[in-house]
Amino acid sequence: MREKVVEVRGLKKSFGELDVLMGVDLDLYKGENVVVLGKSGTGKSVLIKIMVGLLTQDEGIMNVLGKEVSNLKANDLNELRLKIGFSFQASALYDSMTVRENLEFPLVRNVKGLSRTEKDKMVEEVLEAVGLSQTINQMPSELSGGQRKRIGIARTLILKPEIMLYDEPTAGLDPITCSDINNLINEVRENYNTSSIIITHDLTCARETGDRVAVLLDGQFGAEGKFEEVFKTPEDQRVKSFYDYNFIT
Ligand SMILES: Nc1ncnc2c1ncn2[C@@H]1O[C@H](COP(=O)(O)OP(=O)(O)OP(=O)(O)O)[C@@H](O)[C@H]1O
Repeated sequence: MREKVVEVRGLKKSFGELDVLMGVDLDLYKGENVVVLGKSGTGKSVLIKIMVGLLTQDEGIMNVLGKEVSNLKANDLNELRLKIGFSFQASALYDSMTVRENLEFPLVRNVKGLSRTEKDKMVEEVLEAVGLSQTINQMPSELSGGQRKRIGIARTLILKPEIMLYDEPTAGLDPITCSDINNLINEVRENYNTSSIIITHDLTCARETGDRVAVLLDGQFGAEGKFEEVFKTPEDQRVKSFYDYNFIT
């Protein structure tokens, strides 16, 4: 039987009067890429924030790698977070640090007792994985948007996460660079044996990277399945309009 790494059941979250998640169910299996699609403000980021314990649900289950996140004490939550690579929307590199220093940063913070040689080896390995070995001594300001995204992904990979969360990985990139990032997401899955949740509005990204896609509509997943199944003849008008209003290359 396939191993489940994330199980979400009946998840609800409101902010005051605003009901954002209203009974969300989702499974992520080992080695799988699941894409979460949805209009702006539908609660995609809230969902992954609950997954990493940055927010707590009002009701329901958020089980990650066999643990209910909302029950974890600070130490256990930190341990869980180390197994989750969270690639933020803005890739958030430190501008005053070189690429090497940016990549070393998670190691310095989280792994004790590594020698200089070990750190160098780990940095070189992730840089090679994202195809940017030559940038090791550059500053983030000298890199293109696509390169910065790749370095952001490398920085999450350095701790060898079991789960990758990609928040809008292709936002603000031209179509060719988007396609490179989509390929990288698939390569990361192959080479690092990760399971991934990819949050995006980008239907090309969803089609290229998703084993399954799930469309968040009015607080619940309104459609879920393989990309073609979900979008070929959508019964739900909201799914159809999401497709019609999003450009696909
Ligand atoms: N900490 C918070 N306090 C109050 N409201 C919040 C908080 N976090 C999110 N929200 C609200 O929840 C809703 C969903 O936000 P969220 O960031 O998850 O949307 P999203 O689907 O990720 O959108 P986008 O695609 O634009 O990133 C929004 O209306 C947002 O204002």
